[in-house]
Amino acid sequence: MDPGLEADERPSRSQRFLEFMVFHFRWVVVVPILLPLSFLFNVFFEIRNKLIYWINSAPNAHVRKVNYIQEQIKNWNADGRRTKLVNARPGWLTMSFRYPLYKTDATKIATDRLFDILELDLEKMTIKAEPGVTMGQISRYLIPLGYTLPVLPELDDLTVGGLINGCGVESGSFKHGMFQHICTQYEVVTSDAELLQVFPDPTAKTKKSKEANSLFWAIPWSQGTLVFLTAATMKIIPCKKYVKLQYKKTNTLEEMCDVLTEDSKKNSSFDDVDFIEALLFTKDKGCIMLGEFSDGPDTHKEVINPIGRFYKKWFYTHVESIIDNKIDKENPIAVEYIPLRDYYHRHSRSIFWEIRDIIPFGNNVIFRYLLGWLTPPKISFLKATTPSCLRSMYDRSHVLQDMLIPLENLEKCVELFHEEVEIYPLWLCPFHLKSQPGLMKLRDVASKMYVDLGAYGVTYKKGYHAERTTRRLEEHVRKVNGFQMTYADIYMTKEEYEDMFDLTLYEYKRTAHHCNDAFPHVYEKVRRSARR
Ligand SMILES: Cc1cc2nc3c(=O)[nH]c(=O)nc-3n(C[C@H](O)[C@H](O)[C@H](O)COP(=O)(O)OP(=O)(O)OC[C@H]3O[C@@H](n4cnc5c(N)ncnc54)[C@H](O)[C@@H]3O)c2cc1C
Ligand SMILES: NC(=O)C1=CN([C@@H]2O[C@H](COP(=O)(O)OP(=O)(O)OC[C@H]3O[C@@H](n4cnc5c(N)ncnc54)[C@H](OP(=O)(O)O)[C@@H]3O)[C@@H](O)[C@H]2O)C=CC1
Ligand SMILES: CC(C)=CCC[C@@H](C)[C@H]1CC[C@@]2(C)C3=C(CC[C@]12C)[C@@]1(C)CC[C@H](O)C(C)(C)[C@@H]1CC3
Repeated sequence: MDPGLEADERPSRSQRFLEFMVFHFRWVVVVPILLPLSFLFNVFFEIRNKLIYWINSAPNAHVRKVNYIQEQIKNWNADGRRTKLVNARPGWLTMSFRYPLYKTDATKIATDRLFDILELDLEKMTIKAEPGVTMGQISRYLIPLGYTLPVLPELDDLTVGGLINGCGVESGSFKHGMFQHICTQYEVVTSDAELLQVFPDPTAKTKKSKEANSLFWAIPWSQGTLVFLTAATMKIIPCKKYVKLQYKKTNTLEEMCDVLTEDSKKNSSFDDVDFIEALLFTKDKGCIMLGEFSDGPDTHKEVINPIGRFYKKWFYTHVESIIDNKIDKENPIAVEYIPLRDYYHRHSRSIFWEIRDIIPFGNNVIFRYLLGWLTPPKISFLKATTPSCLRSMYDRSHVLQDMLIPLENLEKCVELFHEEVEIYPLWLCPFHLKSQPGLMKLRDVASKMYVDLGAYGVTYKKGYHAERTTRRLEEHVRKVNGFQMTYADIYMTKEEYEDMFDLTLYEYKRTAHHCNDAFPHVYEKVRRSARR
């Protein structure tokens, strides 16, 4: 690892003053410029998608776009495979804080032109989409038809390709697993320019027949270092118009861990709960939310709350006000009916809780009624306009980490996060992990309930140091057989990374599909020093 990625010296007074001003007055650029631009971009893209859908041009265009990708790779082969291959998607568009450095001298393959939904198959109950299709696009297309993805991560701009080659979880994951687990087939192009369809074959018995499709298991988490994904087929399930959401308050960390464990395990095999997530507002004060698909309220007393409307409060502040004001000993559970799409994208408008630093008055009722309809700003536009002084401030004091750990270790891990970074709210999202071949293979059991512990925000903790603190967190996560999400800063050494992820199948497939001289190694893409 490169030493001194995050320098130890304190910034000068003038630098701190500049950072303070830019941090507190970022809204001066965001509100009058980025909000209208984001709004216009969204309207334009929505109209474009509707047109493509009406004229049904996506499947034909797909063939042309994949041919072009194969053509690019053939040329690169003919040229002697002299550079490494990466996706052309520019760094400012991706859902992470960092810009990739490994793309600078690499050959960029045009997977970024693939952003259309290709096919809905109601017999097989699947949807086929290009890798650049976003979660916002899928929910807008599927929900009005009465279907949804079993796992539909919250932020509108997350892409199918990123969630497969990286990873994805959300509140349906306690039942359906991660995003990779809802995929049934990948269409990929190899470094030899071959177009392959890869899928698991439950009937495969012989080594040869298993071998034919074992690439399927190696792709998730591989960060585009085995093949280029050109389409993915995902399972869909029927859905209803609303989510009946129950809010339960927890008063101690122990209670949170016990109830979350009980709820996740009890409900993972039953149909009456479809979503589980929890938020911790302090180490002890938390809220567990259990959701269920619903046709609407059963009684007049129950309320519909369209939390996605522009004038509504940011979701996490709404949750806190519910547990503070509506829950007591007599009413231990509060219930609301939320329109399904509003529920899925509940954290989009407030970018989880990151927006509070960017538009500090964004949750004020006057702002919401006047300009709320323009929010949220597009994350990619924010990223492209983040000045360097703000980036160095984020480097020193802003934590963006998701640690995936066995649910039984949650209490210890929250305590460690409290000691090391003390950022609230903390996001807790249980997910069911089946041991399958590949990078995320479990060592000790066939399946286990895990939980994603997400910390996003500024830390004021004395002694916080991005590299040293993260390394301590990473060490703990490795010890409990956990995984670190790869969009975040990873400070592990290669040996430590190999200890966390099972690279056996991955390395085998790299050799079998001639990847070693074609793609960077996955570690070369995820380590902190590979990103700016
Ligand atoms: C020197 C060396 C040689 C290797 N040779 C091979 C080899 O010849 N073939 C090979 O596949 N791996 C090979 N590997 C990879 C390695 O053996 C396994 O991928 C790794 O041990 C994972 O095993 P597993 O128990 O997770 O998979 P297992 O469940 O034992 O499965 C073995 C293989 O079949 C695939 N598989 C499992 N279930 C299905 C299914 N339903 N449909 C389709 N495929 C499925 C897996 O991806 C895996 O590749 C080799 C590794 C090394 C280091
Ligand atoms: N709820 C959740 O689960 C959330 C998840 N995230 C994280 O955000 C990331 C997704 O962001 P997004 O902007 O969509 O994706 P990115 O552009 O960040 O891509 C993520 C990785 O996937 C690779 N990749 C993307 N498309 C393809 C493709 N067609 N073929 C091969 N490889 C590909 C990229 O390769 P390359 O480096 O060459 O571009 C990159 O390494 C994931 O890593 C996810 O874990 C973030 C927020 C929430
Ligand atoms: C598993 C789950 C739910 C992960 C959620 C991760 C999000 C909270 C992350 C992903 C991308 C992310 C790091 C980002 C940012 C905040 C946290 C985000 C949204 C922001 C918007 C913070 C402000 C920054 O100036 C900048 C605009 C660069 C980034 C962009 C990416």
